[in-house]
Amino acid sequence: MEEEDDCPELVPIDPKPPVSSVGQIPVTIITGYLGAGKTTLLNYILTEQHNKRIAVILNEFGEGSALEKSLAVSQAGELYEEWLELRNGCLCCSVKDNGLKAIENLMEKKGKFDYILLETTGLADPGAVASMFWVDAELGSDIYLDGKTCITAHIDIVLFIIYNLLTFTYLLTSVYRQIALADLTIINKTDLVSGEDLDRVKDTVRSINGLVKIVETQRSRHTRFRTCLWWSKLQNEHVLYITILFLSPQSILTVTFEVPGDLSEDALNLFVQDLLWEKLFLNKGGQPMTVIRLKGIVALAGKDHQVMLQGVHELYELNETPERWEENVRINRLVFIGRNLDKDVLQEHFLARVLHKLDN
Ligand SMILES: Nc1nc2c(ncn2[C@@H]2O[C@H](COP(=O)(O)OP(=O)(O)OP(=O)(O)O)[C@@H](O)[C@H]2O)c(=O)[nH]1
Ligand SMILES: [Zn+2]
Repeated sequence: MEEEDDCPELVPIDPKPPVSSVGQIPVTIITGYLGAGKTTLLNYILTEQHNKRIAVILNEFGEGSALEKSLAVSQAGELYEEWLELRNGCLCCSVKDNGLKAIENLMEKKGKFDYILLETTGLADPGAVASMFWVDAELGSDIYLDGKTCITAHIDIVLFIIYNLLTFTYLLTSVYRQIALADLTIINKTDLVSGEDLDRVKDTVRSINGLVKIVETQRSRHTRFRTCLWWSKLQNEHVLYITILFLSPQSILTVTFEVPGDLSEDALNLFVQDLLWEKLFLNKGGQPMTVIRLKGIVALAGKDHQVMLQGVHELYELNETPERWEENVRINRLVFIGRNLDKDVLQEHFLARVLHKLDN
């Protein structure tokens, strides 16, 4: 006998497919601050064996979205069926129409899906995104998604602790809102903190949302995520909150650029450390640039494979991906999200320091 909370392996509990008719597609909205581990979760779910057709929707933020999307794609290879982009600054207005149109189009082309996973930008208000699926049900569209929406809030435990020590910034406000609206809170990156800190974070989460389920994860992995049945269980219990407030990510900017050529690994490390740790780079107004999220695909000298660069606040990592570079097409692509960013200055430093070294 299976325990109530344990997801059975890949055998359906019910002889009927869990989702059959149009208008019954469960949606899981994945929220969480920049870099909390949302994409890691998507990749985990999509690479695990399951018999479900899953549509993945990214709701990206800022001008970097096309590039960010391609970074995520190259991470997961051909696993994703198709990409939809709900690109706009203000989620509260147009996302509703665009988003549903996009899903309708996708279903016309590809047939039905069993599940929809929607990764929101780390700065989104989940309520606004959820209302996109909710309001349409009332309007009776062809493919209304019937409000079985599950919201997860991902917590980057390290940032959570840091922000809790600081005064109540709007960043923390948006994290609190995500928790308040969530059905499930995933406390991720537990490898980076002590058990005491973890307990404190759990207490805080419970004080914000007494009903929320909490799981602790490393690399967003949990046996319960192995099959999508987990999600359908949650969806039945879900109470949907609607809000049309969008917390503006005021001064946060996205800067992206592409540079062909090979990089020296040492020089790249120094560049990233000066940027993230030392905050040595100033914008034209003399203010230090603060990067809160860094993503990139880079070509390191001597390596055939693409290397992924990922940074969240002061932590960063370089990981070789399974993807090989095509011959003569080694192009470094970088995305910086943060405050006081200046593209020209960043690119100049990058070109001068990281590429230059190889010419010696
Ligand atoms: N140490 C540690 N690092 C993790 C863990 N989970 C994810 N990361 C790292 O955190 C970084 C961000 O992970 P992503 O999954 O891209 O985060 P995200 O929430 O999708 O980020 P955005 O889409 O930019 O908001 C990557 O470098 C991951 O490898 C974890 O449990 N422990
Ligand atoms: Zn992501």
